[in-house]
Amino acid sequence: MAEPSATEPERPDQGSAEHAVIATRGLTKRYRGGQLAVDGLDLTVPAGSVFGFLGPNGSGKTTTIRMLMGLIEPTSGTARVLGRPVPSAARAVLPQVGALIEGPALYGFLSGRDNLLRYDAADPTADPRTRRERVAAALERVGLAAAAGKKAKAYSLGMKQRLGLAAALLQPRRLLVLDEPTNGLDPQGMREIRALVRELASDGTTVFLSSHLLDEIEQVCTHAAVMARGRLITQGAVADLAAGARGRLVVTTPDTGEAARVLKEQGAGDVVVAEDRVTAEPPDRDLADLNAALVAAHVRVRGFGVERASLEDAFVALTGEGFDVAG
Ligand SMILES: Nc1ncnc2c1ncn2[C@@H]1O[C@H](COP(=O)(O)OP(=O)(O)OP(=O)(O)O)[C@@H](O)[C@H]1O
Repeated sequence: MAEPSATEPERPDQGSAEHAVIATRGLTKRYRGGQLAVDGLDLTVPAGSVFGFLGPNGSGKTTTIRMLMGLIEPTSGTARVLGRPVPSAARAVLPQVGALIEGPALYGFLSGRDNLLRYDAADPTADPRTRRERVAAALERVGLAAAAGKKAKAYSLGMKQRLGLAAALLQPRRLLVLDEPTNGLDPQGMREIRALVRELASDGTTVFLSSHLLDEIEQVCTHAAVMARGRLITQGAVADLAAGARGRLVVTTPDTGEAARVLKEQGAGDVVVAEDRVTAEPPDRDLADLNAALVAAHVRVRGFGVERASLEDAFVALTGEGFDVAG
């Protein structure tokens, strides 16, 4: 593993990627079988963000993470992690990165604590003198202090996932990379992991997490990138991505038929009536005029407003397809 790489000189990134914790340019992976898993990816993960890497199953998330962690070579393009090229500088970079990829590898017959002691002992950059202390602190951090002496095989899936996170936290990290950290967990386990991720991010650690769950990204992440079929669809602040999709106008009324007629007359598109609600694409004009038109037509309005667009609306608007994935 030569470093610095001859093809990728050591220099700070340019422009908006200057403070990026992860920056890829044209990153591409074609597997030997010919499958193009990642296609020309330009990803910019700002420092301090909780960055959601979102896409349906098979969209290339794990392949990207494996390239970022130096586990597989890209076919073409470049990737920088913490300002250094990977895979060429992976050995220098990775000690500053905590990773939880494809579930933690645990020894079921060892206790949670002993698993972490063993894991830390295998890390040549870890100081053996502080090992016990660091293991205890990591267990405390993920809420496993009380269960530390239990054999790992007796842990629930959520506890195993938390132990994996504890392993990623044995040393101070500038970046945490978590591949589908809530996959397979029940709703309570999901909530616990999400709360933990928020807490980890609150001390300034950048967190990069992949997920196929839109609402998870909306709940936890400040920024997101959306993948579909190996290509980047969009990236940016979650609030901006959702704002890019226009919310729907919602009128609640007992007079739905008349309301629908007035809304169409006023230029609203895609008018849909469901029970006592009429929803529509808002027309490009002052909504106060629309409300006045409804009232003038004697429509009894119980509620009138624009529903906030979700990331799902944004995805559908961007790709023209539903975010339909197997849970
Ligand atoms: N080792 C491999 N050899 C050949 N093709 C692969 C390999 N790994 C993944 N692929 C293919 O590459 C594409 C992207 O897979 P990848 O696992 O990166 O997607 P993903 O978004 O992480 O999905 P998932 O959440 O299901 O893991 C898929 O079509 C997959 O079948």
